[in-house]
Order: sequence, then C-alpha cells, then structure tokens
Amino acid sequence: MSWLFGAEPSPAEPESKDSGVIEVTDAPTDANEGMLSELGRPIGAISFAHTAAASEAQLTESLTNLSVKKEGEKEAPATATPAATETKAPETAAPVVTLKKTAAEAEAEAEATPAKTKTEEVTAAPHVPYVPKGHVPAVLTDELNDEFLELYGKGTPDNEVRVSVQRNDPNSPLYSMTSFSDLNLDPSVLRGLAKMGFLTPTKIQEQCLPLMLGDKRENLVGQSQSGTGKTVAFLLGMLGRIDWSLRKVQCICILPTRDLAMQVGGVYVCVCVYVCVCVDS
Ligand SMILES: Nc1ncnc2c1ncn2[C@@H]1O[C@H](COP(=O)(O)OP(=O)(O)OP(=O)(O)O)[C@@H](O)[C@H]1O
Repeated sequence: MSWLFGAEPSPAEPESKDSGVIEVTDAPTDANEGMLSELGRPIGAISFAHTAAASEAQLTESLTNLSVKKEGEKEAPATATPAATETKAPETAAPVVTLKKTAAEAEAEAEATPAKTKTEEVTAAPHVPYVPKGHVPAVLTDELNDEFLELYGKGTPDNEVRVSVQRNDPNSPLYSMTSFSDLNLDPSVLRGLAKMGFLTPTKIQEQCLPLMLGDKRENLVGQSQSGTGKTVAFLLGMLGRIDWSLRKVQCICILPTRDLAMQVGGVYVCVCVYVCVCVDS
C-alpha cells in the first residue's frame, strides 16, 4: 500500500530542478527481532529515503506495479516493491535513531502488547482510490474535523491519558524538551498539530525531524517502541519536504498492510487539516 503526497493542482506548474521523490516505509524489520524479545514489545521502524528526480512516468509505473503486486501476492514486503528499487543507495550510511524503553514504560505497555501484536489476515481487495473524508480545501474553520480527531488524532481516552502522563516523564520516549515550532515546519502544519493537541515532539520525532528536514538531504532509519510517535515523525518529514507550488507527486509512503495505510491516512488528514495536498492510494 502506498500513499502519495503532492500539492493540489495549480494553473502554473514550474518544473522543479529538484523534483526528487521521498519514499517512506513503516514496518517492523527482521533486524528488530533480538530487540523484540529483549524488550517484550514491538519496535517499529521507519525509513526515509530521497529518490533522485524520478519522472512522473517512472512513478506511475512503480505504482501500477505496486497495485499488481498487491492483487497477486498476499502481502509483499515493503522493501521488495519496485518503487523501493528506484531509491539510490545513500552515499553515506543512513543515521539510525533507536530509542529504548524504560522499565516503567515496559510495565505500562505490557498490557497493550497483545492488541498491538495481533496479526490480521489481509484479504486481496480491488484497488479503489481512497479519498479521506477529511480531505477538504486548505481554508478550514476551527469547527472542522473534530470527528477525525476523536477517531484518529488522540486515540482512545485511555491512550490519551497514557500519552499525556508519559509526556511529562523525562525518562519516557514520549518526553521532549523542544517545540514543533523549532523544527522549521510550515505554519499550516503547525496549526494542524496544535489542533491535534501536539505541541512538543516526542523523542523519536525530536531526533528524526532535524535530520529529515535539514539542509543536508540524509536518508534515515528510525526505530522506537510502538506508540512513540513514528507515524507523525515520517508524516512531518514528508510534509516538510513538499513544495506546495508543484502539482506533481512528491512523496510515496509504503506501508505493509491496507489497514495501516488507512490508519496513517487518518493521521495525515488530521495533521494536514489546514494544508492543501492530495492523497491517493
Ligand atoms: N508529539 C506528540 N504529542 C502528543 N501525542 C503524540 C505526539 N506524536 C504522537 N502522539 C500520539 O501518540 C500515540 C502514538 O503515536 P503513533 O501511532 O504515531 O506511534 P508509532 O510509533 O507510529 O506507533 P506504532 O509503532 O504502533 O505504529 C498516538 O495516539 C498519537 O496521536
């Protein structure tokens, strides 16, 4: 499953000299297995790669192949997709950001583990473009989207309490000293984050975002425990790289299952509530 991020169509479409595509994957990796058993809780991984100047034709072909693969195979690993093979090998090794959890957090999370690790059968479904309900024009009223925030943005009341408690614990991976406004993000994105109640980044976000959004275009692999904010980390990394004036595909997000893609799409809708970008799957 892939998510495409691009700017809303505009009349003038200047060619960008730097029209590379960002590919993001979010999946558990085999390399995590040791840590999984050590920590007793799933550790997700995100990877963030800059693909040099892929043409729209290449991109369309990659996406067509992705759809074909999806129908022909039960679940193809994200790294085996044709789109992934377009990625140029990084000149230097991608930085790896890994966060370990505290004993207190391990205990608190032990109860949630069965639900998080539960695997579901994914049945092959015809490819139907997904249009998020919250995909609306950039100019939005403050009343909009409360339904989405409830569904996706803040999670269950239990989760809200858990997240807010941990965010005040300096030993928690959810704790962070910096603010999103220090991260050079578009004001509309900051507004969306504030609407979700996200004022400061979690640790994985704090460490990954400067690398993803810095002047030097670095590829990155990030690992942290489940529920520590990786999804928002890679979404912000993509959004921070989009040139809003272009009406071409600029980001592809590859996810291992349709369910996860829907979930990430929901978060995207919340974060982008004040931003005008198109999403397709
Ligand atoms: N900066 C933030 N401030 C407050 N809450 C946040 C922040 N970032 C993420 N959250 C919340 O923390 C919870 C977990 O985030 P998220 O699902 O992105 O974690 P994850 O690491 O991607 O988890 P998984 O590995 O299970 O996919 C969600 O309820 C999300 O809304």
